[in-house]
Amino acid sequence: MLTRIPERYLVPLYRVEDVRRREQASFAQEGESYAMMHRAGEALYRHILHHNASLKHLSVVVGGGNNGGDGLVVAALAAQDGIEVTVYDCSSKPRTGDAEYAEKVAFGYDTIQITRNIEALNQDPGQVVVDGLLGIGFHPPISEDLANAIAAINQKRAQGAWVVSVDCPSGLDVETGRGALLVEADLVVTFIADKLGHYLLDGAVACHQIVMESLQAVDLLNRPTAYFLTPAVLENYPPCLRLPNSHKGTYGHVTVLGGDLGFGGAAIMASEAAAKSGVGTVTLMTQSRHLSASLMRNPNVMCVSPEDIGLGDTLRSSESVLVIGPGLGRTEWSERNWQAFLATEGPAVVDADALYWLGVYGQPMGRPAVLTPHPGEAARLLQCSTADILEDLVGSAQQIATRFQSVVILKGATSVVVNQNGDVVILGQPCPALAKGGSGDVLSGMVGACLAYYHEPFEAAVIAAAWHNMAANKASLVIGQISMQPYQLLDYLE
Ligand SMILES: NC(=O)C1=CN([C@@H]2O[C@H](COP(=O)(O)OP(=O)(O)OC[C@H]3O[C@@H](n4cnc5c(N)ncnc54)[C@H](O)[C@@H]3O)[C@@H](O)[C@H]2O)[C@@H](O)CC1
Ligand SMILES: [K+]
Repeated sequence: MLTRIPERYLVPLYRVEDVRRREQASFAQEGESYAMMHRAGEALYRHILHHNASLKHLSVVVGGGNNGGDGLVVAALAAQDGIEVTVYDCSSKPRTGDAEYAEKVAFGYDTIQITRNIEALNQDPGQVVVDGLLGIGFHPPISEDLANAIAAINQKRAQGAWVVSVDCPSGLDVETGRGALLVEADLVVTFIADKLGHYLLDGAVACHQIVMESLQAVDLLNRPTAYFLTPAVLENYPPCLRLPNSHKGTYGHVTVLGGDLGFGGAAIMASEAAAKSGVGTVTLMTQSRHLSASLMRNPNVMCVSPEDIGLGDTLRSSESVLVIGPGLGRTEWSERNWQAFLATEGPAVVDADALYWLGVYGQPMGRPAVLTPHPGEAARLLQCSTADILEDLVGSAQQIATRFQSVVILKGATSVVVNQNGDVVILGQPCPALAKGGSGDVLSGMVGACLAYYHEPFEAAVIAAAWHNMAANKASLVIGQISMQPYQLLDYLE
C-alpha cells in the first residue's frame, strides 16, 4: 500500500459489520457471550484506574443495550473494590441477554446507588463518569431522553469531570463519524477493533484519546476498511527529505497554474507552498497582473503568464509536476488553461476550480494524478449532495478515485486519502485554524512538491496532507487558531 511508511504506524479501522462478524465468531468459539462482556468491563476498569489512581467515587451512565451492560460490569468491579458507585439508568425497556445478567450482578451490590434521574449527575460528588449509553447499536436520530443524558454528561465534563466512553462516544454513528449530539470523551476504550467513525468528522473531534482492547476476539483476517496514520511517523518523512550531496534537480520541479483575476493570491500561495516544502524549482503561471506581486513576495519562484510562454514550454522535463487549480476561476481564460493542461503529460495535482473543469469535461486523468476536493467539490464530481458525501466519506473518495483514475485527498477535519486499488488512509487531527480560504491552496502546492520528490502519488498525497495538518496544528498553537493564516504553517514543516 505505502512503500516507505511501515505498517506499524498505521492503525487498522473497520466497519461495524466486520466488528459484529468477529464478535459472533468469538461467541461461537467460546460457546458463550457474557465472558467477552466481562473482559470488556475489566479492560475499561483497568483504564479508569490507570488514569485515576485514587478513585473514590464513580458515576456510571448506562443505556439499555450491551453498551450499558459493559458499564454495569464496571460498576460491579468498582463496587467490589469499595469504590462508591452511582448508576444512572437510562434504559427505556427491560434489559435482555448479557446486559440483563450484568444488571443482575451490579444491582446485587447494595452499595451501588441506582437512579433514573440523570439531572442529579450535576450534583454527583464523583469526578469520573463512565459513558455507557450507546455503542455500535446506535442508529440516529437520537431519542430525546438519551439526548438529555448526553447533554448531562457533557455538562459534567465542562465542570471538570473526566469522561470515559465505552466503545464509542454515545451519540456517535461509528460508521459515518457523524453525531448531531454526542459525548465528548477524554478517553474512548473501544473493543475488538478500531472503528472508522472515531477518526472522521464529529468522531475525530469528540474522541480525545482512543485505546483499543481486542478482548481476545477471533481474528477473521478481513481487510481493514481504512488505516489511520499516526503523525509521529512524519518526523522520518519530511515533504522533501534533504540529502547532503544533492542539487536542485534532486528535488524536482513544480509548475503552478492558476490565479485568474481576483484570485491571484491562491496561486501565489500554492507556489510558495511548493517552494517552502523543499522542491528544487517552482514556476508560477498566472495572470500577468499578478506577476510582480509574486516576484516581490517570492523571488525564488519563477513566474510568467500563460499568454507569454506556453504551458508545454514551461514543463521542460517529464519529471515536472503540474499543480492546476488554485484561483483558476471559471472564465474563458480558465477554460483555455484547462484545455492547455489537457494537452500536457506528466504528474498533476488537480485542485479547486480545476476540479470544476474536471467535472465539466468528465474524463479520467490518464496520468499520475492527485485530486484534492473538499466535500462540496466531491459532491459536484459525483453529481450528488454534500450530505451524501458526508454520509460516506471513504466510499465517496473511492468512487472519485475510480471514476477519474487518480489518487484522491478528500479534505476535512481529518482527511481521507485513497487510491484506485482500494487503499485508504485517514490522517490528521482537527485544526480549526485551517477553516479559512487559502488552506487548500497551500495543500495543493505541498502535494505538488511531494509528488515531485516521492513520485508515487498515493505516498506523496499521504505525506503532504499529513504534514499540512501537523504543521498547521503546531503553527496554531504558537500563533492562535483565529489569526493564523494558512501559509504560516509553511514555517512549521521541520
Ligand atoms: N456480548 C456482546 O454482545 C458484546 C457487546 N459489546 C458492547 O455492546 C455494544 C453493542 O451492544 P448493542 O448491540 O446492544 O447496542 P448498544 O448498546 O450500542 O445500543 C442498543 C441500545 O441503544 C438503543 N438505541 C439505539 N438507537 C437509539 C436511538 N436512536 N435513540 C435512543 N436509543 C437508541 C436501543 O434501544 C438499545 O437499548 C458495543 O458497542 C459494546 O459496547 C462488548 O461488551 C463486547 C461484547
Ligand atoms: K458509549
